[in-house]
Amino acid sequence: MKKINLIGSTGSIGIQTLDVVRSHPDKFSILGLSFGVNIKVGMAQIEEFQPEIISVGSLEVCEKVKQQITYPACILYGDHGLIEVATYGESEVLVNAVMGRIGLEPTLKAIEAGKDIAIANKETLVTAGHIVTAMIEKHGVQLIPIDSEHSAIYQCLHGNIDKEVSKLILTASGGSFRNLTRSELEGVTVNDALKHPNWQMGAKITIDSATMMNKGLEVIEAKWLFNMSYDKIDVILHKESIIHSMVEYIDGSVLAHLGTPDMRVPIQFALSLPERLDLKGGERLNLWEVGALHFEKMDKERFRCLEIAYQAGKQGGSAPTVLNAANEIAVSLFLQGKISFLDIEYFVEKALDGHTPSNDPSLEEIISLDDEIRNKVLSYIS
Ligand SMILES: NC(=O)C1=CN([C@@H]2O[C@H](COP(=O)(O)OP(=O)(O)OC[C@H]3O[C@@H](n4cnc5c(N)ncnc54)[C@H](OP(=O)(O)O)[C@@H]3O)[C@@H](O)[C@H]2O)C=CC1
Ligand SMILES: CC(=O)[C@@H](O)[C@H](O)COP(=O)(O)O
Ligand SMILES: [Mn+2]
Repeated sequence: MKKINLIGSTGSIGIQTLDVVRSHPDKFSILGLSFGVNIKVGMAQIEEFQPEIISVGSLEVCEKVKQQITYPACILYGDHGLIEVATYGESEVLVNAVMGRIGLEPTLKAIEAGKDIAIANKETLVTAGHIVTAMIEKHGVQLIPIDSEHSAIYQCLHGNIDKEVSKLILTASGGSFRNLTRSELEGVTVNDALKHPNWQMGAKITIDSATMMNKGLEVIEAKWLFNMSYDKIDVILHKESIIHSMVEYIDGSVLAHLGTPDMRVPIQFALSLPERLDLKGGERLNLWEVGALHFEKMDKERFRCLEIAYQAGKQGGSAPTVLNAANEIAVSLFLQGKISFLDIEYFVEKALDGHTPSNDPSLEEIISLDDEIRNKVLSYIS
């Protein structure tokens, strides 16, 4: 029985993680659980999975959980509670399914506590990939991708990157506005941006997908997960999201991972590996029904955020921290209707232009820079 600590349980990845746990009660159990404010979904999860430790986003939500819970458990809140859940007890693995930089410290503490990390939360790797990977090495635990592209690559690599790999090829759907020109992007709405063609995901990643920043973040995520240089990480447009990513080897062979767009597959793989388990209730890929798969060269002028992310990644040091913090705030402002869609990339670029990257930033420097950039981007609209 693998015991799991899960942070971000009420989100898209969190709910699907619990689906996987529910469908294999003989294989997995939930020891620690954390969510932000969604008390309705969170309470149902608590009662069903009965975790020993729970943490929520605020004191107010914490009080409500204490009133409603029907069994004895440790109930905490805030940043401290999130870390307590991430590091708790005899669990073997932390599933990091929170959105954003908030996932960084719990991940580092869980690594220190000897947990393997199944990571969906790409912002953690973008903002501090050098620190996370150094800690993983130091503590001898595993870092297993959940993000569909990275799980695909991991599976094509059989867990090992070696000198025979010549290229990683990430696929991108193109997002909600893939058929629009840049000038047509000017009047787009939040509602339209939230309509991803292939995946049901949380709001922030759906907007990232529409700006193509998601793929930019994923390029940086791939660099850290697979220790690959940026010139060996490519992105290709593939509108069906059936090929989740590919690995090219030096002899020209290309291995691809295919499947229906269902995040339970990479989540379950990350939790069960090296074993593969039956996916209960999952639709099987029927290529005869799909008919044709399409590919296009990526246009980095049209999808400017991808180019911005490549540049920040190549600059390295503190630049990806700035990229991520600026993007998190810009997307949140867009979702609140305070800025336009194209302002997202404009704000991110402006934050990067005004920053002189420092090499090898420490955790303290990253946290302080992250705060500084968030405030700076907020000041662009005041
Ligand atoms: N969704 C997907 O298919 C994919 C997602 N990812 C990545 O996975 C991560 C999660 O994405 P997704 O599931 O879509 O995001 P969601 O927005 O759906 O979920 C975010 C989760 O984080 C929780 N959360 C927010 N603040 C806190 C807090 N202070 N303490 C504890 N929990 C908190 C939320 O709780 P609450 O809602 O209760 O406030 C929610 O459970 C992102 O990094 C994303 O890029 C990667 C690949 C695919
Ligand atoms: C499911 C998943 O991994 C997302 O990151 C997905 O890839 C988003 O789709 P695009 O970024 O390709 O539009
Ligand atoms: Mn992805």
